[in-house]
Amino acid sequence: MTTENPPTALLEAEGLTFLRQDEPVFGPLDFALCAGEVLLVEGDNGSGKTTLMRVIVGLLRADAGELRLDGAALDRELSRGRILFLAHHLGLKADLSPLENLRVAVGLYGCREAITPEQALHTVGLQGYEHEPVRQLSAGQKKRSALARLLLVPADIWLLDEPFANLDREGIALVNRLIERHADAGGAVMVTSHGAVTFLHGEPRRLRLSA
Ligand SMILES: Nc1ncnc2c1ncn2[C@@H]1O[C@H](COP(=O)(O)OP(=O)(O)OP(=O)(O)O)[C@@H](O)[C@H]1O
Repeated sequence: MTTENPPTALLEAEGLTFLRQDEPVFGPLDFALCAGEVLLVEGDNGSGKTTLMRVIVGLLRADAGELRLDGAALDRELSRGRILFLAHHLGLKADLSPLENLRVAVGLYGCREAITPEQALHTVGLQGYEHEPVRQLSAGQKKRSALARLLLVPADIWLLDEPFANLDREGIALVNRLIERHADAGGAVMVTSHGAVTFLHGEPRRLRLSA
């Protein structure tokens, strides 16, 4: 008889609840995110998708419940180098170029092997814009500049808040490729989107938040 081990959850939530003025924004929520998985977080405007990601990365504190990383209680120290959050606000310094922004990110969070900031910018289609101040880039180019961090900074769990916003068709395809490659390499992705998400390997799992 062969026994298959169940997939190990990288990230788990149990009874996770967040309140504002004593009213639940979300929860209690239970979910698990395993290596190789993509979890699509769905819900109407204001249903708490961004709030959930901010709680996971420790920018907000949950009112109840638990978050675990590899089975241990999650804190900011533990999430360092493991969880990468691409927020709706991209966290780019407007006066710096895409290349300078990436160098700052690498200085803070480290760099994957066998890739340079220049190569990452090329992959996201920003060749020729490496040295432009970010403030002079279009909205889609800014988004691409932030996406380049995914290629460079080491992390096995990606939290992507509206990664398709402002991107053209080719940019949307690029994000889908990055997500798929990351999952195929054993990473895990939690993604919010109001738009179409198309993965070559079928439907992602879904977590629905209700407003
Ligand atoms: N800084 C804040 N102060 C007070 N309330 C907030 C704050 N940020 C968000 N909220 C409220 O929390 C709720 C959840 O917001 P959140 O941004 O998580 O929703 P969302 O699902 O990401 O929405 P969208 O689809 O519009 O991006 C909303 O009712 C929102 O008004």
